[in-house]
Amino acid sequence: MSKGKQKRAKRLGFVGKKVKDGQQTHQQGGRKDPGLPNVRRFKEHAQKQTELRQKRLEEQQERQRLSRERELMKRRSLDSFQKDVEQRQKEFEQKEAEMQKLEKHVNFENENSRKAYYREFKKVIEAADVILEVLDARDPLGCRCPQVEQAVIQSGTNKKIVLVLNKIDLVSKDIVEKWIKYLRNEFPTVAFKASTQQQNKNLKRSHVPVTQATAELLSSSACVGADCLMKLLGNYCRNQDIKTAVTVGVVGFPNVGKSSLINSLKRARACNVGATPGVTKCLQEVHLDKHIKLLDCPGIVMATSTTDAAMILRNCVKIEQLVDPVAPVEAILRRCNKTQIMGHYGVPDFHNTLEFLSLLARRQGKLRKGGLPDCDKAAKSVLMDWTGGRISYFTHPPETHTLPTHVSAEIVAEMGKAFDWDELEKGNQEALEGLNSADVEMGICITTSGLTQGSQAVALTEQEVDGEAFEEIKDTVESMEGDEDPEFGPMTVELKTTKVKNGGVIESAVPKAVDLRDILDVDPLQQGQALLAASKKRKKQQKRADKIATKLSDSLTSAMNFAFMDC
Ligand SMILES: Nc1nc2c(ncn2[C@@H]2O[C@H](COP(=O)(O)OP(=O)(O)OP(=O)(O)O)[C@@H](O)[C@H]2O)c(=O)[nH]1
Repeated sequence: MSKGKQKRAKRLGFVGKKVKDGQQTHQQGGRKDPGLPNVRRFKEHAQKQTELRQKRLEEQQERQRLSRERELMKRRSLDSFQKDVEQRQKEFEQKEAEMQKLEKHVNFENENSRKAYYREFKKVIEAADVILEVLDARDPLGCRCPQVEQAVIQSGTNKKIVLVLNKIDLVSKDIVEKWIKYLRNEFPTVAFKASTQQQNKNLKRSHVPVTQATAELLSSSACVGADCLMKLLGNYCRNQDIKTAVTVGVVGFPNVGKSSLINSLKRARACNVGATPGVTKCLQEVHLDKHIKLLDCPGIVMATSTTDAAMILRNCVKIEQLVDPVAPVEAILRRCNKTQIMGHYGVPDFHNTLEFLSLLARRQGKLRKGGLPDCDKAAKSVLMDWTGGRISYFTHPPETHTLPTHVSAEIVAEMGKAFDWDELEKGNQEALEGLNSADVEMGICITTSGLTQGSQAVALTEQEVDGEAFEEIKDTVESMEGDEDPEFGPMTVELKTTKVKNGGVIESAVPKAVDLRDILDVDPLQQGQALLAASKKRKKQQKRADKIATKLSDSLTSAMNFAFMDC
């Protein structure tokens, strides 16, 4: 390179190349190679370029959006605009109304948690392919949630509703059958009894179908009906040709047994369970297997016409947090026979609820400062008896079926297509066969309607109750005939005083501590509590026996010591 050229190359920063020992080296005007150019500067440059490109893209998208909107506005008529506004207004009003319904009940969970539960419920509805609406077999219509069904129906025909009639162990077989017959006019219905076992793993699941389950099996803590439900879900996957996973949302009123159902299917304590409402607070995912994902949802109450008292009697409210526990007790007294209530609680005759509660409070020693009876505490103890099953109840299905306003015949047909009804019918039949209707709990049964069950209930109690009292019950029932319970419909209330099983009479008002041997005879709802009390009682007995043994051995030792001393 000539000198002039070299100078020019140097000025321009040109790096000369020279091959040396097979390696490529860089030389500039005979000086050492300066290495790679400044990387940071290049990076900054590249970053600036990307940002610029991004900005240009966003600008372009915004321009496109605006032009689309302009185009839409050109095509939009006043009519469609009005329709759109009306639709938005309707949606807003519906949302507001739902929120107001949640706020209506002063006795319920605080407003924020109710709204939070509602949000969780919405999430479950959105995510689920199949919605299991869990109903308490004692009062299926009372704990049905039309808003849930409406929300599912509105989201298109892709989502399906299945009704699960849980707690079938708390009602007789014929009542379960009648309810299944009634409810399947709308949606597929599965009879179920969730496991009430206390352990964390290996929850017992009986493979005996519901119809073949004996009364003993139903009164045990094992789950019944899981096979039928699993078959139904499997069937859905096959019918819909679902190769991947199906999401199943479990929704319903508080305390109906949603979490217990999930635990029973999973056969482990995946979700928290409790006898008080509001145990589940947020959405929880439980994977049954690689094909089925279950979503547990907090219980929500969106009653439309029912009173606070009715919702309390349906165990939707925490008794301890009740602001006014007297009104629901009044509702209970209206449904029970006075003589039997007096006998059950050991109180003299009374004229109104407050008098009854003050008598009861005195009897139970629930007194305020200055010796005044604490009626609120007494009322809460009566409510605990109701929700705990010591005063049990069950409702009867209406004699004729009418579709609710939010469900049409087309929807019923469309929803039903995804399931194998024959298989479901068979599963339910099998599960119900063994439910022994002869093993009826004896007590004071009052049926508030002209249905035949009323007279059956009275006939059963005739042997137990003395003539005069029986006549009074009969009068009460007769006076109630044709007079449906306005909040529950036709309903039977039982005050459990005695229970006849295998010919023998067993005390049924749950004793504080039964023997471990007798746990199976205890009301299933009370079994967990009774088990605890029984094991406490056994420990106490063991302690007492140990104490006596120690005393005996001490006195023997001292007696022997005396004998030695005498020698
Ligand atoms: N006898 C009987 N008791 C049941 C059955 N299923 C659930 N239970 C009991 O009902 C109570 C409520 O059960 P949960 O599973 O906590 O009810 P939940 O619907 O999840 O309640 P929230 O979390 O309040 O919404 C518990 O004491 C259960 O042991 C059943 O089939 N039979």
